[in-house]
Amino acid sequence: ADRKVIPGPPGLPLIGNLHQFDNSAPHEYLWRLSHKYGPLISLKLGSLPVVVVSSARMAEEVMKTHDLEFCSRPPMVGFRKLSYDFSDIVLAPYNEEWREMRKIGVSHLLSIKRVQSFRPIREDEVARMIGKISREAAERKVTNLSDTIMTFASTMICRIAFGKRYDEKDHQRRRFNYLLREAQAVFALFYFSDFFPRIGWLDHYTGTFSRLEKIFKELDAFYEELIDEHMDRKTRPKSMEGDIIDIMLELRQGNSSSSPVQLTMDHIKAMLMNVFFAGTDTSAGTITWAMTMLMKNPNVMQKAQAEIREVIVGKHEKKLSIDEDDLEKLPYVKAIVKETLRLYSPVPLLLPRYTMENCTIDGYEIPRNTLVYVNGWAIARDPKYYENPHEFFPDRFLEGKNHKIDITGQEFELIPFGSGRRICPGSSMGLLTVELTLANLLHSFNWELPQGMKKEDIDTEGSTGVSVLKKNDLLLVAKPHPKKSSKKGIPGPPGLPLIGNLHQFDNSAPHKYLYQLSKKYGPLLSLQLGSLPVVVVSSARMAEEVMKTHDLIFCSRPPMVGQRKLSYSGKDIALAPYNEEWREMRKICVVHLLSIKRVQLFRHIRED
Ligand code: HEM
Repeated sequence: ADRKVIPGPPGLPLIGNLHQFDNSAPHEYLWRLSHKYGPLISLKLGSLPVVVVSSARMAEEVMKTHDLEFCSRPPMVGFRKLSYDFSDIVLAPYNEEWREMRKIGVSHLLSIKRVQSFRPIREDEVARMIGKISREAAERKVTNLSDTIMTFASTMICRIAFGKRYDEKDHQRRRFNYLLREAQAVFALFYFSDFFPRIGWLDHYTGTFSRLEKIFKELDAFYEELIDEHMDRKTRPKSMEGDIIDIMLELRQGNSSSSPVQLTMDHIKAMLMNVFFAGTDTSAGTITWAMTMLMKNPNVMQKAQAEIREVIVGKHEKKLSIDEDDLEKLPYVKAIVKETLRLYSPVPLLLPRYTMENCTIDGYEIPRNTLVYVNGWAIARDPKYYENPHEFFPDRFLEGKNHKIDITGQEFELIPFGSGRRICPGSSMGLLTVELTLANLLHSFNWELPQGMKKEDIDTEGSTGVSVLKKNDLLLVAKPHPKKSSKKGIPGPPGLPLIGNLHQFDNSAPHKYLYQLSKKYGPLLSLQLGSLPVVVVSSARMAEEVMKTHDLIFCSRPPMVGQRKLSYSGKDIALAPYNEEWREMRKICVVHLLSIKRVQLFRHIRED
């Protein structure tokens, strides 16, 4: 009888607080509300009751003490459609089917063993990304790091999920990107059915339902093609062995009639949807936020690079990249990732929970079928737990009062992966990806801002939607870091014994032939013409290296026999090697034969 009413802003009849709700950054809006109404707030969005949790203690009540009552998901129409009527893990309500799918996810798709089996894919994709940035750096191009990291993450997820590697220009890749973006937009649309079920029919007229239906059909066709290709075990490529579709198909075949849930194609498609949406933006977003904060905090960047370059590479002269075994030796890099997830979690409101029963926490009654947001973002900036909570200071996780805080969902002051029965099952895969990528970005390059930009100019505006990524692209200039063992073999086409590449050399238009080669091997490539080593330079930056920085080393001419003969044993300017005699001849030429005065003297000849 003494039940207290949960405080919250007063709303209007029928629409409740819907008109006040700030959708551009709801985590910040709800954080401000919590300053006024406390750590447990109630709202009404249309006819949907909503409770917002904004303190670690309340989060613990919801996700630990009363986890079972709070561990469902709200039955939103968009969720239902794209999850094949809740055949998935992320969006399905709490029931037996979900428990079965979650078990498959945890023990077959995201187990430690499975995550390890994808290690070569992660390391290969990181290496390719570093290679791509190196090429841009060689051409002194500005790197769009947001784009580069997103491409990396989605390429990796495609390989893990369905064993295909889409090139950047592949039309299937463009299709995949479009599907991902459009589905995300459709998830975030406003559906009357969710907030005003009685007038839900309006969704047929506003265009939202037809947009939902359209993307559903397109996604379905995409999944279907992929599954079909996997079904034909004779023709499918080897890269598909052990990917997510492969595992799911195997589990489906092994279904015994006694298992509580019979796996269908819908389950497989719903699982694919989860992996695409839960695995891409989260990891990519975290890496980009981390780089953003490091650019704004150069001292932190330097400290991290020192850790990587001295601790790891110092001991192994030959080490050109950081692999997953090295990560354990990089506590500062790990602290940076934690600090990034604290301030810029890619899912600041976690995923909505939904109550299955009436329940009471802290004397407040929360009715059945209430949507519950846990504002992880607000909790992680609570001055009660963190000194200078808005400051980016990774050291706080290495010493001082926060140093023991873990992100595995046990300590509620930092829950970027959630907690309880619904905790993120992909956290170890996500963390590995983020740490590996970040360590290699810091190891391989020194990072600078584009000309004219100061670190204060980098903004931290977030995108709108379920996942909050950096809205404006992060544009940086990469400077290759000279590695200790920098004597890399110069890339080039393989040749034959004795003749080398002589037989391949196209003498009719060598500049075009070498240009083609440079597209494959980069701006510095090596050839062997018989026993003569040849290096070809095809970028302005490399040209500057050769003709300016190292001009003195590179300024001789090759001693070819024909040239020697016709130049009277190198007594000329054009063909002579670099030596004192040549310098004298060159001086005569510059001062006496081709000086401005002399060129003027020949003017009447030219005009005549
Ligand atoms: C930095 C990377 C990631 C972050 C920050 C993150 C965060 C989260 C959060 C906050 C939740 C909701 C937890 C809750 O409701 O209590 C979640 C759920 C989930 N995540 Fe992640 N995640 C990440 C990466 C991944 C990856 C790589 C995968 C798999 C490919 C994944 C798969 C899932 C799934 C399947 C769920 C739904 C769990 C359920 O409802 O039972 N996540 N994630």
